Amino acid sequence: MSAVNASLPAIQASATQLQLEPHSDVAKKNAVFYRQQHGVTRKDFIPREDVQPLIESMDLEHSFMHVLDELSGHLEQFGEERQGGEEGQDDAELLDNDFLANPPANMPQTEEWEWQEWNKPEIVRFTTDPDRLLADNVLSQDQCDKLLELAKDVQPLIESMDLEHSFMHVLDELSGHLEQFGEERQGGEEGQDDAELLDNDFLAYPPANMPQTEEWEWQEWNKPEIVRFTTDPDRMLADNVLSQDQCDKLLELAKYCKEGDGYQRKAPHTYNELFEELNILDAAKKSQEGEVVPELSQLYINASRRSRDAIAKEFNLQTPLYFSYTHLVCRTAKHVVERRDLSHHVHSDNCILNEATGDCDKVPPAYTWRDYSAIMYLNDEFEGGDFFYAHSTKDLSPEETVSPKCGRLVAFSAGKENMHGVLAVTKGRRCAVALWFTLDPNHKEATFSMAEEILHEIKTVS
Ligand SMILES: O=C(O)CCC(=O)C(=O)O
Ligand SMILES: [Fe+2]
Repeated sequence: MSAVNASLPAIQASATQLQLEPHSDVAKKNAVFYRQQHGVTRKDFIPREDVQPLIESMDLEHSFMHVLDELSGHLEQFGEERQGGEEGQDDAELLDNDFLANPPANMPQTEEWEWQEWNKPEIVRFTTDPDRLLADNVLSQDQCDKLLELAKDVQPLIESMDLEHSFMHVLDELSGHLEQFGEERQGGEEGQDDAELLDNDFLAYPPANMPQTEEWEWQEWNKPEIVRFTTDPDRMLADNVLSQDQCDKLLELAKYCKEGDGYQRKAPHTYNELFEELNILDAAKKSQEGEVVPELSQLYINASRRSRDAIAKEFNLQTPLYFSYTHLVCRTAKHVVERRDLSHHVHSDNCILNEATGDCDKVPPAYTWRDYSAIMYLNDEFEGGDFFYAHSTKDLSPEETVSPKCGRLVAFSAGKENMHGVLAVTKGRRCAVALWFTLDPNHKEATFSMAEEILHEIKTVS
């Protein structure tokens, strides 16, 4: 069985390749080779789960091309209308006004002919504000309607382009695996009939509870000690998720945190603490710009993946768990004062609490798609700052507290069953990686894949 485990990434890479290119001879040959390996069962030969949303995105990609086609259709249509414009009128005359020409330094960047048949805008200049301008009639109602139509179609497609990037990254990775095992393939049995070997439901096994991270990536990591609460099946705690050395490195990265909460708010929870954060993509970009050693950003990514895998496994999830937002957060005590407030008020991560009624509504602006939350702690050199679960939506007092320390992971389902908060940090700086996850591929964090891609590029180049 160990031989099978050792090449599991390659087997899955091959299954994915076959899924993507079912008619390719190379894909079939690879599949046959792995199928023949001693100990390889159908259960092993399953396409990579993380690629599935990307494959779906390829369909969107096609629609994107379709919309572009349609767009040029619209332009052609306008073209015909242009042909039918008032005859005999002199273009030059039409253009010989100060609509386009004044001031000449301020040349319109669009070809002039594109505007000929359009409405003439009514331009209002404000003599009191020479640097302000207002124009009406720039688009006709029909043109507005068409652009609105287009905007509606294009939005999901633009989102899909993020997926597209990750897709290229995964393809790179797949070919890496296949090359790595290429030599083994040379030794495969010859002369066997590919069709015969593939003519079964070899690909059809459900990927239930698959760890989403390649096993080989974890070989060097500590084994976490996991504590499950039988009374609270939707809560878990794990120690030893990070080693002291890994915490120290992430604390090094935390020096690059910037004031704010990642949502453009400066003092989001209390004016008695400084709240700073660094999200996963900004960390990767800093490595790309040479400001942060890539090892630190890669560790940030790997540690986040490791928490995700531990949660998926412990909560026995049957479908993939996707990152929804990931950031490194530090809370620093500002003043030595008697504190009555909390570092983070009691809240749920996916609904909005109405303290008067005790209802927690899963409606915007709540992050309604968040299904699981986790906090991976990095240090304990501070005072206060315990995490706590509140009794309920009606009784917000602490029911159970957890003291942060390096390598401790707290995770829970993100709904109203887990109201939680943070006690005031009264001295020092408390740092942690906070992670939110979703089961909905549509809310997968595109920035996480982008960060992975950046790190992959850095490694490939160096
Ligand atoms: O840092 C912690 O212990 C919890 C933070 C939290 O609940 C949040 O950011 O939503
Ligand atoms: Fe929270």
